[in-house]
Amino acid sequence: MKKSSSHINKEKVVVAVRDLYKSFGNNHVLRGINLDIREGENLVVLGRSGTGKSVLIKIMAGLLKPDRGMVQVLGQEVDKLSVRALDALRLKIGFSFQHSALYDSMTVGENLAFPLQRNSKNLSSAEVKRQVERVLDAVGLSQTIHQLPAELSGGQRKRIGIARTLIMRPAIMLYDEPTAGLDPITSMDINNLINEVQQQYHTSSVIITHDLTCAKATGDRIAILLDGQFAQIGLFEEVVQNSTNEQVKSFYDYNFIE
Ligand SMILES: Nc1ncnc2c1ncn2[C@@H]1O[C@H](COP(=O)(O)OP(=O)(O)OP(=O)(O)O)[C@@H](O)[C@H]1O
Repeated sequence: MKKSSSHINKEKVVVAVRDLYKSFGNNHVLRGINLDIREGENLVVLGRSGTGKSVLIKIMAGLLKPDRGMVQVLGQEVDKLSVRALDALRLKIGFSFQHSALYDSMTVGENLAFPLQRNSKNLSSAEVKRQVERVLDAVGLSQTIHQLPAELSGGQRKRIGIARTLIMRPAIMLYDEPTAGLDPITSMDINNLINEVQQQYHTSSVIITHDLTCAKATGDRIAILLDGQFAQIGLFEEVVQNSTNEQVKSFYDYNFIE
């Protein structure tokens, strides 16, 4: 089903990237990246392994420093922020990393309460409980509140990881390969969850994936990262199904499209 784009505010840019460069020694990973993420949109980044997709979102979150160029997140230039201002900005950015582990010895409820208690010290325990229940309901796993992570399936752990991020009510979500390692049905559940998060929490998101089904289901726009630059950015139909860009077309020769 085609996604509605009514939730996107095209006038407002929440992440602006300009002429961004990043190398590691002789490995010139990002070579002039330009990108705008609009308020409320899900932007999918596709590209082969090692092209710098994770590096790009780490720079957005201030976890890596760029060599050159500008990254502005929610109106602030990430690179120029003090440690304290960067910490404050990071609270508005939710990461769902591929291997973001839950604490094994804590129950699901305790795992979810943890970031809230650490970052919002004035909350009463009743309020923490209420927010934990709300976010668990949002990811459809209310029944797991007293379970340990080891008792959950891979897909459920992924959902709880997303819930733990959502509990801080981020404005921006960064998903690094959200469906990696999941079977097709569980992947579809995660794709639906990403779209529900967008609708219910009004987040703007960057979704890094190799999974074209995920890209099609979640992406309002798709950006193709090739040789350190975005070769094309547009609708799935424009950049995946009907691209006229030879570089982009050769990228899909290696992929299977549903
Ligand atoms: N901290 C680092 N130090 C040195 N090299 C790094 C560092 N982080 C990333 N790289 C290199 O940058 C390149 C891009 O890595 P990145 O993880 O962004 O790729 P990716 O596109 O996300 O790949 P994948 O799809 O496999 O996850 C790789 O060659 C990687 O080895």
